[in-house]
Amino acid sequence: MTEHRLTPLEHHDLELMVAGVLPARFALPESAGDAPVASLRLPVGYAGAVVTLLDREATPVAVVDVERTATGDEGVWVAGEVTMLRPLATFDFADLRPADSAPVVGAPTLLIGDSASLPEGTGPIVVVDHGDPRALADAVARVRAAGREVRVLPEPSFVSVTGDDRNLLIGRLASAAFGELSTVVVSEHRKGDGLVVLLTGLSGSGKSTIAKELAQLLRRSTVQHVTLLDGDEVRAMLSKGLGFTREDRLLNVQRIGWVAALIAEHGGVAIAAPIAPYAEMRAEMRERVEKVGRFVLVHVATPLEVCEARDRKGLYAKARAGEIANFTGISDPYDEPTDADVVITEDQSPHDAALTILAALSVVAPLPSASS
Ligand SMILES: Nc1ncnc2c1ncn2[C@@H]1O[C@H](COP(=O)(O)OS(=O)(=O)O)[C@@H](OP(=O)(O)O)[C@H]1O
Ligand SMILES: Nc1ncnc2c1ncn2[C@@H]1O[C@H](COP(=O)(O)OP(=O)(O)O)[C@@H](O)[C@H]1O
Repeated sequence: MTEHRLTPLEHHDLELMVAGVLPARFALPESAGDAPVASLRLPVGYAGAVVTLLDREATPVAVVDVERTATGDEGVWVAGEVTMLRPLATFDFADLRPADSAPVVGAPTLLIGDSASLPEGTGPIVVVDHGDPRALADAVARVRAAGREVRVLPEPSFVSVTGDDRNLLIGRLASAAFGELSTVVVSEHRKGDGLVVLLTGLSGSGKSTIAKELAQLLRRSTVQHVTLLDGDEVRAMLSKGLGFTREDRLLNVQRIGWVAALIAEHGGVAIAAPIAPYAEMRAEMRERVEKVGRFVLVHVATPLEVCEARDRKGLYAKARAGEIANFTGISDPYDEPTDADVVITEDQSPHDAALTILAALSVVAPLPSASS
């Protein structure tokens, strides 16, 4: 028996099936035809006649009796009937969602994306749950504040459908759930207020000291939760066992980026201060974070001679003596950033450096202030 942990949008597919908005089966994408039918793609290697679907808490919620499969580069599509095993765990705004909401009066307007301004009129508005609870709560609050009726449509996964086709499908589901729509308004998906600050620089450049100062200043100036991903803690916990080869460093910084992006996705501020010596790993982190929030790269540009003169941990001396291999700046490369949002020079005290970063943030990534 094969088990599959549902993503938030796949969980929405089941919710739509329970509500009768989608048929209770998965179809292969190419044979789905015109009527909206959910598709399910599992990682390569999945096989078996029955797939058990697990929710976020790993509780089995449904089974798929697999009738057909199609294997592609990115995974295995499975088609078959879906049987629910138990009610799905409670969703946010349960009374506004297709299975349980009261019928709407009048033709609703569907809002895809999360535009700051509502469409004109007085009619009901259907907002889409994109899987981000905070964004959904904001969208519902905005509609209610305008005195309009609101309903929530869970966004289906429809992995293989993108762009206008996807919006068309979502529109059809909204009509099936809440009645014929009067309009569909599509706006850019607005990213949240989450932020990641990555301080990069040589060992001994001052990254950790400045990161701590910055965390303190930010905690006083924003209502957002501020998390400092301390370098030593990361190496002791998240990246325990990793060394300093190229592969290990890539994995280390990838893990930091993954955690930091999660924090940003949930509206928090993450500050991380690994050496992050390769341009490629910093670019990957920026790309990952910018899908969900803002990213600010700070180069702590203390020159090698200064770091080496500080040599608080005696590591440079050991690296020069050949006792430590692959030491950044000595026997391993440090790619000077060409895309830093802020550059800190060695003549700045840690406090001044933190103030410089704070000032830059107020321009490139303003945060909700503690007083507002
Ligand atoms: N070979 C080698 N090269 C560089 N640094 C080394 C090495 N071996 C151990 N150390 C110590 O580990 C700290 C750097 O770890 P990071 O996680 O920041 O590095 S990386 O981003 O994965 O490249 C770094 O700490 P900081 O001085 O705080 O930067 C060093 O003390
Ligand atoms: N702006 C600065 N001026 C002088 N010394 C500093 C400055 N920033 C950090 N230091 C000192 O340099 C040493 C290394 O700083 P640290 O923050 O641990 O660097 P990193 O995290 O980049 O390895 C510490 O002893 C720290 O007190």
